[in-house]
Amino acid sequence: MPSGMKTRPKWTASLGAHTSGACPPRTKTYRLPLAPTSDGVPSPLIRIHSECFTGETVGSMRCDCGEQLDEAIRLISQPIPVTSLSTLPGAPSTIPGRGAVIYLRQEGRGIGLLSKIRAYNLQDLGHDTVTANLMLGHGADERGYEIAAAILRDLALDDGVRLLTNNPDKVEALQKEGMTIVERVQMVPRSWQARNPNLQLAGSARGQCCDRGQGRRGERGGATLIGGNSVHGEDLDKYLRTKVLRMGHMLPLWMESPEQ
Ligand SMILES: Nc1nc2c(ncn2[C@@H]2O[C@H](COP(=O)(O)OP(=O)(O)OP(=O)(O)O)[C@@H](O)[C@H]2O)c(=O)[nH]1
Repeated sequence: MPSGMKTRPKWTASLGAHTSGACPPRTKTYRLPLAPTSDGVPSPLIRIHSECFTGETVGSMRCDCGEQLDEAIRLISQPIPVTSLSTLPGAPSTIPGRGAVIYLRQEGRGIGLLSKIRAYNLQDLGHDTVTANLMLGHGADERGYEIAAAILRDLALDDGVRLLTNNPDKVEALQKEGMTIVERVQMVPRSWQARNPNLQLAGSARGQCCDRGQGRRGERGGATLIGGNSVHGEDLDKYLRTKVLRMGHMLPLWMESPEQ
């Protein structure tokens, strides 16, 4: 149920912050002030993001969580070209980006920060991110998406969204909750984009302006400590590889190809 709505000074991506808790039954729906839908306007772009203190706040190079949050905010705020608007002389050819980041307090894929740090110790001994969780008596991923679905319903965003994710479980869980996902938009890690420019950039699939005009080493603005930069290194590659090979994440493992 919506417990509060704060308006903020104009910021890159947000017209408002909406706080929610899991206290059904919901009594009212807060409709996000999105640009009106018209012909050719893509469905809202949604990122459902789980908390990662290490990746977002202290700039860890072990995972891509920080850059994913920044990238999601950037993509959602990109202006959308709308050809149907530009028939009149002087009419704008774009509308503001439309979408939302739903931030879930599910640190460490739901096992909490302390257990995640213990899992990192096991990863330092050579275990991958899945095995480390299992060795600690946890599931590989203990998250749920009921609250995310409730928030999307509260925001009247359950009826056709584009979801920014590589995670098939997230897609499936939201569909089970009754969400209509019209498109999955993949998020290619920035370091992979930099090393293989042929990989499709996130958000470039349809209806989204994708500025490739970043600075050196893929730098862009951002809200997290990673913000203007990309995560890179052996730890990250191992982590992403495990996500693809053991968790079914839908990312091309380009470095596996013989030409690379
Ligand atoms: N247990 C554990 N959790 C991790 C590790 N690295 C990152 N995380 C957590 O993994 C979660 C990442 O969640 P999301 O950003 O929603 O991403 P995802 O489910 O991997 O899938 P995408 O939507 O494709 O990004 C966060 O809660 C992080 O804290 C790790 O090595 N071990």
